[in-house]
Amino acid sequence: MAVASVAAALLAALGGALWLAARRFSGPRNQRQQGGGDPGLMHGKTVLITGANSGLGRATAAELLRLGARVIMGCRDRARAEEAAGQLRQELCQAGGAGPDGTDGQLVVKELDLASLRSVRAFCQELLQEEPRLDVLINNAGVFHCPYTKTEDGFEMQFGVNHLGHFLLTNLLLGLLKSSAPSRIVVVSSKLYKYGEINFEDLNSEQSYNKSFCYSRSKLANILFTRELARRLEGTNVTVNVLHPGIVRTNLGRHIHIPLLARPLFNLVSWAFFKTPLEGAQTSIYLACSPDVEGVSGRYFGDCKEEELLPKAMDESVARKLWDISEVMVGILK
Ligand SMILES: NC(=O)c1ccc[n+]([C@@H]2O[C@H](COP(=O)([O-])OP(=O)(O)OC[C@H]3O[C@@H](n4cnc5c(N)ncnc54)[C@H](OP(=O)(O)O)[C@@H]3O)[C@@H](O)[C@H]2O)c1
Repeated sequence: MAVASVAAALLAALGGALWLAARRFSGPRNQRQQGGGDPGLMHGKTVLITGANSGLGRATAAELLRLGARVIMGCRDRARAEEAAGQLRQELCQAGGAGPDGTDGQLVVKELDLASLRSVRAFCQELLQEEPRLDVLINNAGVFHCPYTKTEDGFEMQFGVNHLGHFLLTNLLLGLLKSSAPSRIVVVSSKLYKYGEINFEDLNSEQSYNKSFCYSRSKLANILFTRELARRLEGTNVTVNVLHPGIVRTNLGRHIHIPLLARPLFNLVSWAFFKTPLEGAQTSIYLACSPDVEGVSGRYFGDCKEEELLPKAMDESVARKLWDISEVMVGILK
């Protein structure tokens, strides 16, 4: 009896997933939504994307290249990044966006490990020497649900990469962004920020570590950082906005253990319900290049629309305190 009920429940779940999948894929799939635009829209603009070799970052890079931007991929693993860059160049050529050598210089790979402040500093030093302008910075890279590990500088990994690495990167590139203004900063957060709290007594999670909580906290930090930065950038013509991409089929869940037997069902559900990377990247692309958001700053977006934040993500005193503490943690001298 129990076996029959479980089998019936599984069949119902399977049927539901298939029905939804059929509905989902009967519509236009992977289509470019509001974030899309005419090839040439980003011509002459330089965009830096962190974590551009995979998932949302890769899809964002592909679309911005198609729109004519010069894209700098900031990636921690050169081999993985070069492989992705090779595919992106090929896709662009096949799409007619460039001749066989037309992507030379339009797509640049640079090593950037956000888990190492030394790497962030070296990356910025090189970029500032080589690049005369930076029109868009997309803080996209992220880690999720990893076991307790520390960055090279001794910070809890999720907070260290998702927040502190990008905090230092952005601060070191602000001068270039200001001199290239109007320019934009786009921060990729997550709806899971709702479950995070900023506990200033234990930012490094030495006392207790919970993978989900620490991810959520790092994503709440992304939002508080965005809002405080927007306040500091008033009048500079550099804007900064933050987004959640929805649930997207990427490599982000690599640390989550799914039992072997449950994998087919998980794959089916993710295929049916999760966004594709291109769909998930739409809001990043929109915030990077749409004229609709010219001059808009300090806002939170999902599906290319502004969304409301919980009060904890709008607390100015917490945002200022987090900024001050982050400056000390990454060693920025005032
Ligand atoms: N997928 C979702 O459902 C979802 C939902 C909400 C928010 N997000 C956010 O979306 C962003 C992109 O994630 P994704 O879903 O596209 O996942 P992904 O496919 O795993 O991409 C993450 C990227 O970040 C890079 N990265 C990780 N650690 C790094 C480090 N120390 N230094 C430099 N780069 C590093 C990864 O490089 P390697 O390839 O070398 O590991 C990869 O390129 C993340 O900020 C994530 O929190 C995703």
